[in-house]
Amino acid sequence: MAFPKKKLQGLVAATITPMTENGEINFSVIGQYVDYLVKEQGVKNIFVNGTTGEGLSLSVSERRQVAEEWVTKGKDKLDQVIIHVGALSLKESQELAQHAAEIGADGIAVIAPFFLKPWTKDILINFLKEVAAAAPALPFYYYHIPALTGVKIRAEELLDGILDKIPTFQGLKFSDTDLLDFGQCVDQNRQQQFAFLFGVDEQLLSALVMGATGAVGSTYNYLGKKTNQMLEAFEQKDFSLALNYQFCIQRFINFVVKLENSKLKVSKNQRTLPLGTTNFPFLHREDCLSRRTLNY
Ligand SMILES: CC(=O)N[C@@H]([C@@H](O)[C@H](O)[C@H](O)CO)[C@@H](O)CC(=O)C(=O)O
Repeated sequence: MAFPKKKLQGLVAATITPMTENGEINFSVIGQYVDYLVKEQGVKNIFVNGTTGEGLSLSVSERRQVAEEWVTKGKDKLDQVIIHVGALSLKESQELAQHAAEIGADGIAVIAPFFLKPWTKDILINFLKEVAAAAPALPFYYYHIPALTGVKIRAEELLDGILDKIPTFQGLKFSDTDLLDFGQCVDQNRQQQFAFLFGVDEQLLSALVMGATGAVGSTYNYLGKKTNQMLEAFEQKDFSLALNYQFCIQRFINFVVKLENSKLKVSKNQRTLPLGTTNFPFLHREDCLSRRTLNY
């Protein structure tokens, strides 16, 4: 087995899938996007085809191409490229997992199937296990996002004994505000080297206190630098400074979530990265602000 490789930690940008105005994927900007993340935001890990990347609104063929382009363009520039391969169909998910391994991705992540839902932990674990087995040399992350999947099985419960079922399990991407569940995941798995990646950017500081080892989110595309400053202050135990950064980030997110999509405007900075319009169906407002054009 090629891993465990370097533990996934720090910030992971959930990438936006660039689109042309007519809804085709704009592969041509991905190289520029990689440079922008590394140089302007100090972010060297990415999470591709997730919620922000609208992975579940893309065809399997598009998902494969997007994954491939990010891996190719990120080579020798990014630390880790994690591909989200979750799908309603187990076979599609396995195909994407296998493909991620073939192209040299650094890990795969999977959400719970969300139409015909697993109603027990064992059913969910069995689904995840089958996907993980399709890429046995790749680190596997469970992507917990109950508000969107509707699958409310607690992550803490899921993690109990997970290595017996999924030996490639490396960590949890936790996109929920239940800090009891998150804290218990950390507390009950202290002897493991799991990555605990928090996914609610506006509450990251609370999750750091609870033991988060990193974070995956949409805002690290444009607030990566600021959030890295918060991580640094936290590391230095300057909690008051860290809180100031978190409040600053919250003010921005709070402002954006209050905006109506139709009124969104991008900032006046001169250098931009064109990302086009969103795919259908439409995503979150804060991501819409950032995706039209990443300004820096
Ligand atoms: C529901 C949702 O999209 N949550 C975002 C957050 O980054 C979110 O945009 C941020 O906290 C602002 O609310 C991430 O957890 C999603 C994510 O990591 C992904 O795109 O895969």
